Amino acid sequence: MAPIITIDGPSGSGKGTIASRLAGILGWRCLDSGALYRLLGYAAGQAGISLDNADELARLALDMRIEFRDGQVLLDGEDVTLAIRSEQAGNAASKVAALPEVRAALLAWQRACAVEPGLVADGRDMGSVVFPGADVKIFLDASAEERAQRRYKQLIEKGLSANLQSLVAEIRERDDRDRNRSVAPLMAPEGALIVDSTALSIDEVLERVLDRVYQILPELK
Ligand SMILES: Nc1ncnc2c1ncn2[C@@H]1O[C@H](COP(=O)(O)OP(=O)(O)OP(=O)(O)O)[C@@H](O)[C@H]1O
Ligand SMILES: Nc1ccn([C@H]2C[C@H](O)[C@@H](COP(=O)(O)O)O2)c(=O)n1
Repeated sequence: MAPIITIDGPSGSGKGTIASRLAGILGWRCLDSGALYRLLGYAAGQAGISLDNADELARLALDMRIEFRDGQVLLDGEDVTLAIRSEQAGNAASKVAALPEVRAALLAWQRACAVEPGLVADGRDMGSVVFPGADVKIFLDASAEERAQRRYKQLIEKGLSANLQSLVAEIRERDDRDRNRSVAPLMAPEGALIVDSTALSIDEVLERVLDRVYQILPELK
């Protein structure tokens, strides 16, 4: 079995940033599991499927042809990298992700990503459900205000419009749905190192995560 590092946490806590930096350092594969739920929300919109139609969504999840290639995300050959990054796509993702049928349909695809020399997987249930036997588990957190501020900066830098107050409200709403759903809720998995990044730079977070990784897997140094 390939070694696995999981990074879970709420939206905007920095999971994706840390996961891809870490995967780059280790030369491992990186799984952005949130992108799968975003792709499904997007595909459902295109196909006119309601975001609470569990059976149709699960079927769609199994039919989607997904490719992650050089920083691009392709859905059935279409480049949807930007389209799936909007707050609207994030909210749609959070809704379809609350359906057990959808989560079950996406499980095998995620587990198949665990290949040599190793996998860094980020999401909400990586360490609790998808890879409960992971070698290293990290839970990243930050205040809702700080995460909204980061998201605001990210959107403005992309030339998109954004409202900070609405972002705080949307982040709180999404946290609430992700933490309180009945299946695979967002939580710190047992044994995870919890890092609150509210007042830490990306490099400081990475340093803490790397310390933990090298402590558990010294052969990677
Ligand atoms: N410690 C940090 N300090 C400042 N900015 C950060 C920090 N960590 C991440 N960021 C910035 O915050 C934004 C969101 O980070 P990122 O996309 O990695 O979060 P995420 O947890 O993967 O979010 P999502 O779950 O919504 O995909 C990015 O612009 C990133 O550069
Ligand atoms: N393992 C995962 C990953 C993501 N989700 C859901 C919950 C999020 O609100 C949404 C979008 O994720 P993001 O791209 O913001 O990380 O997808 C989940 O339930 N489980």
